[in-house]
Amino acid sequence: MLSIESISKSFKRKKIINDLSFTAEAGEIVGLVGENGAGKSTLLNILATTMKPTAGDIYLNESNYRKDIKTIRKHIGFVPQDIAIWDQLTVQENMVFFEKLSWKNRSKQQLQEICMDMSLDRWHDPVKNLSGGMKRKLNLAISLIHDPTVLLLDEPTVGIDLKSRKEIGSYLRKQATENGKIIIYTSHDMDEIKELCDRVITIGEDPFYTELLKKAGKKVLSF
Ligand SMILES: Nc1ncnc2c1ncn2[C@@H]1O[C@H](COP(=O)(O)OP(=O)(O)OP(=O)(O)O)[C@@H](O)[C@H]1O
Repeated sequence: MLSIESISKSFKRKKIINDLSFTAEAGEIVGLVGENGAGKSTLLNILATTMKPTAGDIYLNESNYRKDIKTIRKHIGFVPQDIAIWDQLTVQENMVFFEKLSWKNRSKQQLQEICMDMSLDRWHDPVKNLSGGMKRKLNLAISLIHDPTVLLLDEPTVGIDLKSRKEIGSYLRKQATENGKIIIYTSHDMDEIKELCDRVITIGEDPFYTELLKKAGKKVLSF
């Protein structure tokens, strides 16, 4: 279980996240929604340990984010908004490169299977020849190499066609349901959020998203 306890984050004197608490269980997909600048990426960065909260505590099962950061990092998969892969290398070379950086050993066949699960079949093609959607799939595949417990995704489907979005959606659902992953992800696509997420956290003062999602019958927590 991921347990976020009263976290706040300020940049200089500006408070972006104020006293936010929620828990996410294994197998859950939690959507993170809010207007531009509300603090979604900030929260994901905190959960990914790339940023520290100003106040509050976070636990992943028994591990505390402040005390056990090395353990926590082994269990986090993070896909930031900007695609971070090697353009000149092939899909295979990228997967092998990031496998070497990860703490788990994976065979080439296992790496290829992760890609194939998302219908990313251009194994020998240089990344520069792939479409934007395929690059996003590769970024997601890389985040899964070390089989993380928590998967944090910052707008993973932006700019992706409907078919690929559906493929990614089914893949994420499978990861949650069959492999017990905790998935937290942001999107501005409310249809996708409504379809895919078990619960939604809304951040920001504007009640627009909260009302919209509640009307659609979603369980929503607002901060
Ligand atoms: N390192 C930083 N230093 C100062 N301010 C920051 C920093 N990172 C983010 N901010 C500010 O925090 C606020 C929240 O930014 P954040 O990127 O988390 O929003 P967001 O909800 O993800 O927005 P978007 O939907 O546009 O991606 C913004 O006002 C942003 O300018």
